Amino acid sequence: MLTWSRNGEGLTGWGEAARLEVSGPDRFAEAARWWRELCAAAEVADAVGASGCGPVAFGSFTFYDRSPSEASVLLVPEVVLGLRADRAWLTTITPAGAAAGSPPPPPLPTPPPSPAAPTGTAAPTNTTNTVTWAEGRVTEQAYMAAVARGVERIRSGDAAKIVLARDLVATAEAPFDVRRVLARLAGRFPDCWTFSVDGLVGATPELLLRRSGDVVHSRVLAGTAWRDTATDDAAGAAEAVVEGLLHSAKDREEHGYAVRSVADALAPYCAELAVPEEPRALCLPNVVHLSTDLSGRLASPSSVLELVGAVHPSAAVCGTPTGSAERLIAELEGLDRERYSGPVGWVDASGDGEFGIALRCGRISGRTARLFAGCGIVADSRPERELAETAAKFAAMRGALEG
Ligand SMILES: C=C(O[C@H]1C=CC=C(C(=O)O)[C@@H]1O)C(=O)O
Repeated sequence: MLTWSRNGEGLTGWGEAARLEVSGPDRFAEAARWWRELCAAAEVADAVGASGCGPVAFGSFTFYDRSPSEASVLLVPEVVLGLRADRAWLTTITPAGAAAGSPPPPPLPTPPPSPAAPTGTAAPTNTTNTVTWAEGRVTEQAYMAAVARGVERIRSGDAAKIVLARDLVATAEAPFDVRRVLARLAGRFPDCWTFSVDGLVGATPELLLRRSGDVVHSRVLAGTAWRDTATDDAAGAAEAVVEGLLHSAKDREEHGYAVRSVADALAPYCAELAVPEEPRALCLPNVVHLSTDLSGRLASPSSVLELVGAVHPSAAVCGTPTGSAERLIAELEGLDRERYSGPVGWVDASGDGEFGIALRCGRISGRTARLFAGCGIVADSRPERELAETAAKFAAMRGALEG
């Protein structure tokens, strides 16, 4: 099942009418070309005529140009259900070469329940699935050692910021039911974009880019705090966490690099670009982030796929300067990031679409899931603190997998 939704609105797709697998530095441009040609050859009857209506492709791109185990994918479903405000629409897409209406679309399951209706009838009611957890390719010790080395390299001037991640592996008694995992994420994280594309499932708080006509938006996050329930005792602790974050020089530095990277990448495409000077706090159930919403008007039409290719990798997941940070991550992290921290979302035939950064997510395959989480590292970062931050970020997916 393919999904991109937030607060009960979004797109859900089933079946596979077409699929592109692509890798390399030109993967976004190749995906944009493939999608443009496919749409140009399609016969479209679109009675609704809004963003996300008509042919739609779901995309999930690797962080690096290439991943040893995963390609970037663009998937065109056979059936798409769209929900926005007071509108709902259903699109059917017949694969090229097949007679219209054949093969028949798959029986339509209940879409992932929105927070308003958290128990979908299609998902089994038995939620018990015992999950055991193991360290991934990057152990806790290895992660702290990588952060310590990253701090040394930053202090010696090799970069200003790098983002280092680690992984965690879940094994369950029975296969994970992706619909249930999505329903839990959507219910618990209404401010996040819940997604499922080719086995990558999560709820990201970070919108890399939305294009709607000539208007673009981006929600940039970097800088994180969380409530340590073991030591923080009373009410007021949550407010103190927010205040502490808003005044933390280290977090504001991390955040500033991320905002600048997106603003600099978007500026050449925009006739107008508004970049707020001060971040605000985005409070989620498990963490609080510094958050800045950018908005702009495009100077000329570019597909969301091309724009996403220009903005990725932002300093929220890579670092500053981009090239040095990417090399340092490859040297220090010891992880194949696969599609974690890459763009994930959808594009329609007009080039409108929404792509988030694949965060707070995991690669689900049968009874196993590999979860990823990372942190921005600057000169003042401390390894134990960053390890604790990854644990706070993992909590979203851990909880959704456990029930
Ligand atoms: C890289 C991740 O988060 C990014 C987004 C928000 C806050 C971040 C931070 O404070 O380090 C990261 O830049 C992740 O969740 O794996």
